Amino acid sequence: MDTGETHLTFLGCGSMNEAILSGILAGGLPAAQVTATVRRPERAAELRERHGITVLAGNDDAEANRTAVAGADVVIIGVKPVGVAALLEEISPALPGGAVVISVAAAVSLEMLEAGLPAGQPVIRSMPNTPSKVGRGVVSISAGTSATEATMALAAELLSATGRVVQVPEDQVDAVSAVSGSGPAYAFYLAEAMARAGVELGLDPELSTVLARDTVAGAGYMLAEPGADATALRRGVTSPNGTTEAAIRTFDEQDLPGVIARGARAAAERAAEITAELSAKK
Ligand SMILES: NC(=O)C1=CN([C@@H]2O[C@H](COP(=O)(O)OP(=O)(O)OC[C@H]3O[C@@H](n4cnc5c(N)ncnc54)[C@H](O)[C@@H]3O)[C@@H](O)[C@H]2O)C=CC1
Ligand SMILES: O=C(O)[C@@H]1CCC=N1
Repeated sequence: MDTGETHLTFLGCGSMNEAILSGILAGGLPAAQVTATVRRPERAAELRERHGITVLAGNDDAEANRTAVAGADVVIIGVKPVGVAALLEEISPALPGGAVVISVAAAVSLEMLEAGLPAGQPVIRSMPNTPSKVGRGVVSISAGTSATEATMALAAELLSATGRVVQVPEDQVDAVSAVSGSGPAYAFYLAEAMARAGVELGLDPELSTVLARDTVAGAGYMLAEPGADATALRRGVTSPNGTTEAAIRTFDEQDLPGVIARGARAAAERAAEITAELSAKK
């Protein structure tokens, strides 16, 4: 599948869609083939300046969104879950029949997406993460009823510029979201906590922040090497009866793995709750 001629439109371009956009442009898709819509003119100017793409903004979002989808082959929806239904209604009259609609919105089901679009529109539900910005994302894709193998191949090829692409059944998306969608925040949270721990141990706050940040980033680099295994890498740091062992023993005694599992469960449950809230609104 050749994505060379693909015209791509981002509807809503905040933190997640800009990360995807950055990855895809770095992967070589010409900026001239990319359009985005945003609400605020200042944000539009910032995106034009940073990426050289066409950005439509204005008080009348509906018009901007309809104009932006008119010539699109692929449309990536990146507004908050609560805004998706209204957006679908706005764009439906202007959407080319063959355009592939990819939604990255958490908790918005394929059923909801398909119900808001013309019958037969190829639709994909996706769960990306922000490391897409540097080509190190993980993104899941799940096929709607009219998404063919060719549709999925096109989406996979486009998104592969942002990192790893995995195809999952839709009933796993909330779990994917709890691990990799939200996961970068867990890693940043770890870096924040490590920095605070260093300060408690007497380090200068600036130094402690640098140590924590570079350590989490360095560990991430090691994990990104082919065949890397987190357990083996951890063991490589943990000398028998040494300092790391003392730390890990404390983490285990405090059931840190259980805390992380409960956090991930809360994320997945919140996704299901949002899905129910959105369905109740219809
Ligand atoms: N931030 C993340 O790490 C991830 C976010 N997501 C999903 O991505 C979506 C966006 O999240 P964020 O980027 O974090 O939010 P955000 O608030 O940074 O971005 C949303 C953008 O859409 C714009 N917008 C809203 N309604 C619009 C409309 N009708 N027309 C044009 N633009 C409109 C907003 O002005 C804003 O710039 C959400 O549905 C979220 O569930 C999914 C995976 C990870
Ligand atoms: O926090 C959220 O709802 C979104 C979905 C996954 C990451 N961010």
